[in-house]
Amino acid sequence: MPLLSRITGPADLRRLHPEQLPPLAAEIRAFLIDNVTRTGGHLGPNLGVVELSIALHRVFDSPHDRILWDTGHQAYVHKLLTGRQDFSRLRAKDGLSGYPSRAESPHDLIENSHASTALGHADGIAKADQLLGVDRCTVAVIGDGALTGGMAWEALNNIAEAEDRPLVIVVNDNERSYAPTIGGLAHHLATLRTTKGYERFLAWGKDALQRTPVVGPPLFDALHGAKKGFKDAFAPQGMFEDLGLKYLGPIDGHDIAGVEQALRRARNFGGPVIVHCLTVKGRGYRPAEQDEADRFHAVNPIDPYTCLPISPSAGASWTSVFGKEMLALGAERPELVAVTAAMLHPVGLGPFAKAYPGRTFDVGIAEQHAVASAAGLATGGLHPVVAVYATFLNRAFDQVLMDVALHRLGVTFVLDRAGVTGNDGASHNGMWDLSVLQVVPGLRIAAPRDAARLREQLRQAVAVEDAPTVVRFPKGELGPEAPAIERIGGVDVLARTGPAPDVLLVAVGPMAAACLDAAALLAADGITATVVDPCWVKPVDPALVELAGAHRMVVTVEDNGRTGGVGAALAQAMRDADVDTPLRDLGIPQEFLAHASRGEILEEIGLTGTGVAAQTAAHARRLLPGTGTRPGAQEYRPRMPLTDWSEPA
Ligand SMILES: Cc1ncc(C[n+]2csc(CCOP(=O)(O)OP(=O)(O)O)c2C)c(N)n1
Ligand SMILES: CC(=O)[C@@H](O)[C@H](O)COP(=O)(O)O
Ligand SMILES: [Mg+2]
Repeated sequence: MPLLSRITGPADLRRLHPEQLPPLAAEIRAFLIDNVTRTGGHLGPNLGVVELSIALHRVFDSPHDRILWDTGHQAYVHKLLTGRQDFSRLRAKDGLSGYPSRAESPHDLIENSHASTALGHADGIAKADQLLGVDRCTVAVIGDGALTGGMAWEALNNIAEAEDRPLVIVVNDNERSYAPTIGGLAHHLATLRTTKGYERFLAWGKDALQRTPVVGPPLFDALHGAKKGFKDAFAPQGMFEDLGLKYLGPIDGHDIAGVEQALRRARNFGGPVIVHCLTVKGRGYRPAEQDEADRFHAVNPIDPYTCLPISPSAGASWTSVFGKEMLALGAERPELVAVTAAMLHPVGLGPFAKAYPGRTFDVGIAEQHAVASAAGLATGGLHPVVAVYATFLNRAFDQVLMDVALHRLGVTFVLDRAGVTGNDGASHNGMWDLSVLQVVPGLRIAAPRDAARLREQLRQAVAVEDAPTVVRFPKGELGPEAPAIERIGGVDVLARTGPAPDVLLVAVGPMAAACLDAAALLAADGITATVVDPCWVKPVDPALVELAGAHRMVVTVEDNGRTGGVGAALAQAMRDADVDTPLRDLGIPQEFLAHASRGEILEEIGLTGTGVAAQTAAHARRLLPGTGTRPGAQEYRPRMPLTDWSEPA
């Protein structure tokens, strides 16, 4: 009788006998490999926390005790043990989220996938429980990678303050973020790891002494009391214990009994305790264990035996085009350097790093430091390119504003995963940057529509030495090239569907494809349009304002939240120039979007050809009487060939 299917919650798990736990762990591993290779997801991280998750839910009484997962990508086992075993639609529309989700379960508390925040939450929850007199334990599980984030240390500084406030911090140390974790902390954890022999020696000593009649036990107690000094002789515990945190470990994170024993000691300690668990990312699945790049950190659907992709990607990705152009620029511009926040390969800097290792800086999961350090690199005469996922730049906004822009420093930010990302849920959509960065004086933003423009705009960006520049593009594969038929100022005209078009369709970045499709649909509906790509969306190009004044209606379309985005910026520029053409802005609704594929979400929010056409036609019928009257003309037709429609038929 399989054990996993009998687990409907932690109580069932606690009823199992210890000897049933290894077979349960084996079942869970098989489940993860079978399901996550089919759906895609964070296979490596979750294979590494099977035993740890079992021990956590046997020692602590979730959801009364709170178990928090930092970043949350490693919470699949936690979900399996808390009543959620249908992984058939993991990270897919209407399926299980790939992260903890309050809507799914009372066992889940932190939904955001942004690293290094769990200790902060834990500090607050523990304070609340103490103030409200609630007797329970707060446990935060944080990876060695997430521990390189500054917020984790801000929290530790506060947690260490209250020696009487129970809080258990489990460090899940698998020596990896994606790549091996960097920095002094990683070295310190490595030092602690090498004291494994110390723990074994201690265990042997305890056993031997307690079997020694009369003198044994008191001698052990004396030694144990002196353990701090004794242990320090073997391995510097300094950092954690000097902070005032009790340190337990290092513990073999795959030894359920050992982890349970350490967690029980930590739970009964009554103050802040760190339990340092050593785990292996990808444990139990050889292809993951042997994956040098990132231990199968996040996999697309693959064959579990061959590890080949189930549906190989057809075309080049935005990321790969950036990576190649960055490599070429590295040869041309010796002062160009690259900065990553623990995501060297995911952001495409692998080729540059291979060619120029001395000019590539991985700062750990530390985006604020990445930007402040980039400011220093620029001050020192270099031109840094900081490559991060768009959503993760949010936490470094003040550094962009005050450390870079205020000093008029030439730093280029390359924001990958800009716009709707989809399957990673609300906290991963890069829907903020075109709004948040609008307020930064002097900062310039480019949104390329295809590979050619990405190369061109990246080159333009790194040529700017007196202001921050941003190049932002979405996740996944590139669409077809969309050449301009004309350039007015810095604005590319992509198509005109009539001699005196009614509508100016302003396409931001990859929305060009949807706008070209929409223009064709609108033309069939009797609404003519000029489709333009501003290329650089901040500052607003005066030519765009002029073009707006030459049309009867303006519609902007952006893969960003509508609030404070490009549409809002153009409307303000038009007001400032007394251009009163009515403007309507299409974009991502200012909401946290549930996980689904990028395509499904863009369809839902109307950022497709048919969606843009329907919304534009509806606005035109209200604002431009007598247009768009033919019913049924909205049905979708394939993208029209790019021809200059302004030529007389
Ligand atoms: C602020 C932020 N930056 C980057 C990421 C991308 N990211 C997701 S998981 C991960 C590595 C996490 O390493 P670790 O905490 O050690 O967990 P592990 O995967 O090893 O279990 C990174 C960099 C993120 N989620 N949040
Ligand atoms: C948890 C996390 O933040 C990353 O692992 C992220 O899920 C990766 O996203 P991509 O798959 O888009 O690289
Ligand atoms: Mg790790």
